Amino acid sequence: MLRAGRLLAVSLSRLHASPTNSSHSMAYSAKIGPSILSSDLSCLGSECVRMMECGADYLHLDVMDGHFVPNITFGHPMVECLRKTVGQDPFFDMHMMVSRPEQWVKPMAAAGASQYTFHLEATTNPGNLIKEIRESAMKVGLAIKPGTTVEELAPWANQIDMALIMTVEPGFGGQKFMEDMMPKVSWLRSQFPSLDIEVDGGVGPDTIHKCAEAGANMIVSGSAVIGSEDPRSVIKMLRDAVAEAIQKRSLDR
Ligand SMILES: O=C(CO)[C@H](O)[C@H](O)COP(=O)(O)O
Repeated sequence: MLRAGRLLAVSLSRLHASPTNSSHSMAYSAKIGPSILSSDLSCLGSECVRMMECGADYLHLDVMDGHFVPNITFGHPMVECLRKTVGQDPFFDMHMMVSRPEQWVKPMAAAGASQYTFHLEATTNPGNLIKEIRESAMKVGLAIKPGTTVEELAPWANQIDMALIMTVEPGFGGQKFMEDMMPKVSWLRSQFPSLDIEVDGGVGPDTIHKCAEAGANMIVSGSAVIGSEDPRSVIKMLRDAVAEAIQKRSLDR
């Protein structure tokens, strides 16, 4: 009973927790989440700790099932181990590149996920899935692949915490950034001014300004951060670029 109470308290605290941030000028703020896909997967726990120590606002954890995408990574047992290693504080943004996202909601919540980001292309009933995720005390993220229009995501935007605009075909790290996805971000920002908008794929110091100007505020970066000799500086550079764009947008309003 005591354990059940503690689990509920932890779950509720995660529901209300957000990735840490430093800007309060708008409803949304700049947050950088390294994608650990590019790290040495045999040292995932220490890599997650290292990223948080380097100033990451949250951790973006890529779950791939070898079916929705042509690659396999890990599932909820690994997330449970990572949660024990990094402690309760870090925000785990689970990017569920899986064919049956309904199947993993409860296991991921029990393992310590903070946000469950599923793909619109992977479900026929987004509304029901959003409800299940909320009932499991996680935040809700909704992702679209490059071939999916932002208008298809829009009907759900008021029910979610975060929209993820993929800037590569999901499946692998280290791909080229698709700049032609930026109109999706700009349109979403214009329609949903306080929504968290995340970009993922090929984002680093060379491409961050496009994302920031378009209105993205949650930045996933894998190879550019993890492959860098100085991840702390890269994380700071990315966050500063986004914070500056947010400030500029608030002055222009
Ligand atoms: O979801 C992903 C791939 O499906 C990864 O998060 C993404 O590609 C990040 O890696 P990089 O920054 O190296 O492109």
